[in-house]
Amino acid sequence: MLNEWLDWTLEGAPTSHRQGSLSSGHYTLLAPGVLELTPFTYTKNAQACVFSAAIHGNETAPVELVGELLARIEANVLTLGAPVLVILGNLPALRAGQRFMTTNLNRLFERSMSATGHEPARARELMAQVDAFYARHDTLSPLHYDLHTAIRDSCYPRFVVEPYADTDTKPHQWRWLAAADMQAVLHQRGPSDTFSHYSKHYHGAQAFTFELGRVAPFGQNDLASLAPMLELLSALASGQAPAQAPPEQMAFFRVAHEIRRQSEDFQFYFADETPNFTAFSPGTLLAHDGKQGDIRVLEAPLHVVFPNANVDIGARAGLLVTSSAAPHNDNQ
Ligand SMILES: O=C(O)CCC(=O)N[C@@H](CCC(=O)O)C(=O)O
Ligand SMILES: [Zn+2]
Repeated sequence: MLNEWLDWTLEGAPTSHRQGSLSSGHYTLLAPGVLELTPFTYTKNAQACVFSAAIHGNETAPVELVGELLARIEANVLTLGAPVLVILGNLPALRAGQRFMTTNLNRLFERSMSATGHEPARARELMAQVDAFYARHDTLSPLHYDLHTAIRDSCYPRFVVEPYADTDTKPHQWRWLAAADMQAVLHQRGPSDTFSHYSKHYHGAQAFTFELGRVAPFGQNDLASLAPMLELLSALASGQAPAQAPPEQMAFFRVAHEIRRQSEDFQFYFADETPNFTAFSPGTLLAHDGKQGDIRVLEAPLHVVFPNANVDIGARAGLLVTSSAAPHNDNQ
């Protein structure tokens, strides 16, 4: 049934089974693309886990990864030990194989957002589902892993973005991420209206945006490289302690500048295929914007992440990031 849920959701087929049993718990379909798994027995390590995928509709590897997790639970290879909210974000875009239909869903997760249309309505629905899920499990620590793939190659193919918020990331998260074979961490230095930022800002969740390789169609993803990530999701769903590895094996970066597109006349001067985290030396001319003029690297080398000239005016067109120290590793 759980695997069929993915197929039905992709096909847009109506489902009559809104609830059902699993060997180690039960499932409830709360809304299109929103599935809650509830264990019969909560372990002492159980956290309230939100795993979201397809917030961008052409990012299929996370959907396949979540499919593997559901298949393990359904086959009783994995015993559910924690509540899990599985979300497939932008369903029309997923069916169309597009990043979004009208606007980028991952810029709309803000409670006072007043925009109208498909993506704003879906953002409101998903915020309400996350609020209700964390309220139902308010004795458990909230956690949200928002799973993506990137538009381009990367010097670090698997990395996480740590959203900015008052809540500190717990040191064990770095050890879990290292064991899940994440290669880099990027700290945001200001609030953003992404889904992971929403859960961290409004709920104090341990939350990250994961970039799990490069965008590819269904069936063409390198799931072998995501096997350690599947182990992390499996450990969390079963309420067991995840594997750990030294955080120092990951590269740490922080955002130095955010490039915003301010006019129609906007272009980058480096090749479209330039991988994420490519370094540019001081003085390099990176971009031109009709309003801001030339955008150059100033005094220190900077790495470019998520460059995208085709964003809405006013939106983020790329991040300029700088190397930073690994967080202090205590044993919490
Ligand atoms: O590859 C790209 O340019 C974009 C990949 C992507 O969708 N990234 C997320 C990052 C969200 C964050 O900053 O936490 C996004 O842009 O929404
Ligand atoms: Zn994405």
